[in-house]
Amino acid sequence: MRINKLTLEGFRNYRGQTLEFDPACNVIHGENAQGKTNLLEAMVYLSCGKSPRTRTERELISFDGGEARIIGEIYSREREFITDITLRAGSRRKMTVNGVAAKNASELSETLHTVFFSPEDLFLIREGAAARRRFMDQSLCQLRPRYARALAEYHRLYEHKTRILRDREENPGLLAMLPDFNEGMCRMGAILIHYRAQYCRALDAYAAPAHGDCSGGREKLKLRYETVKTVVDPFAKTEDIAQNLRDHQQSHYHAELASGLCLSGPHKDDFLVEVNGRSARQFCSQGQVRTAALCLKLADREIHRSAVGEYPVMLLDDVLSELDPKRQEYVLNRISGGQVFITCCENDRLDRLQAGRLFHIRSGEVVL
Ligand SMILES: Nc1ncnc2c1ncn2[C@@H]1O[C@H](COP(=O)(O)OP(=O)(O)OP(=O)(O)O)[C@@H](O)[C@H]1O
Repeated sequence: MRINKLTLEGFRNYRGQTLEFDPACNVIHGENAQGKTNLLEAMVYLSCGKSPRTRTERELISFDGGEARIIGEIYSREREFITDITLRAGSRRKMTVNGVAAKNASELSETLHTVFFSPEDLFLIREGAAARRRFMDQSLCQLRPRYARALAEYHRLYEHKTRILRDREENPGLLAMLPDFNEGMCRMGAILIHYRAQYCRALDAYAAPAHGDCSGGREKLKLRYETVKTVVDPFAKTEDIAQNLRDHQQSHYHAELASGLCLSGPHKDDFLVEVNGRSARQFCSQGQVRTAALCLKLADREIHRSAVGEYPVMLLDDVLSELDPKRQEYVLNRISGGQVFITCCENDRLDRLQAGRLFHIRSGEVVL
């Protein structure tokens, strides 16, 4: 899939601009605060009706206007689509695909998928497990509706169980409900573990060669899924995993009552990222962290392609800084197979670009 053309009107600092893109590589460069990330943000919005930067639609509408419009001409599933989104201050947004009203944002995803890398994604390597769980969940929810349902149900049960554990001293009768919530969490948790184990295996299989290539063969990336200790085989049948989770629940029963916290379950899952056998979180340099985070996103893109049959559009925001010339060359020229957008500040690196289109952005406009 690809975005052939994008029109922005009154979107952030874009008054009115139409851009036509290369089917493979597009590099957007300019000084700080000119609108490079805004452009990628509009593309993410076209694909899922959400901004990766804000939950407030008003922020997307130009400071001095009351309406923003994003129109994308998209090629996917061997067809042309026009997605047209209008955001209005103080009223509901309007979204159409080929002139037909889209009832919700998920209809936009049927036409366009994007994988977005931003500097915040360095948290994937640097921060605690929550960032990596969010990454797995976001990707799996898009790809597997059964996973999305199980995750929503697991969260619901988790919230209830947390309230039971918290309020049980004032209201001891609540404890009678605990076994039902525990059982539900084991069954839903087993589904989450089943999908996450497979996702991490695929992530590792795709990310490791990308990392090897990008680092010129000097570094070896390894990803390892980590879940509840009693789960001996996360690839086993979900009934077996659920039994392993029950065992863990039981052994933590008293500790959960004493602490008032849910201590057992895949809400604490993680995947370890190692480079050359050492924890990336603790030992990687800035450039290595950026390379590892980028390769996770590239692997996610491959997983989407094998599930959907087409590459999603890859959006790389400010990925080149802190990379050495060889790694920059990899990003600019060797991410093959789908459409890629890369933003960067300095244009001196761009002599390494072998093919594709360059866009110079200044104050929300393309300048020649
Ligand atoms: N709603 C809005 N209306 C008008 N301008 C806006 C709006 N929201 C943000 N801006 C402006 O957009 C600019 C930031 O654009 P963007 O984040 O795309 O920068 P960038 O080119 O990616 O910069 P950097 O290289 O620093 O990351 C800022 O000048 C900001 O004031």
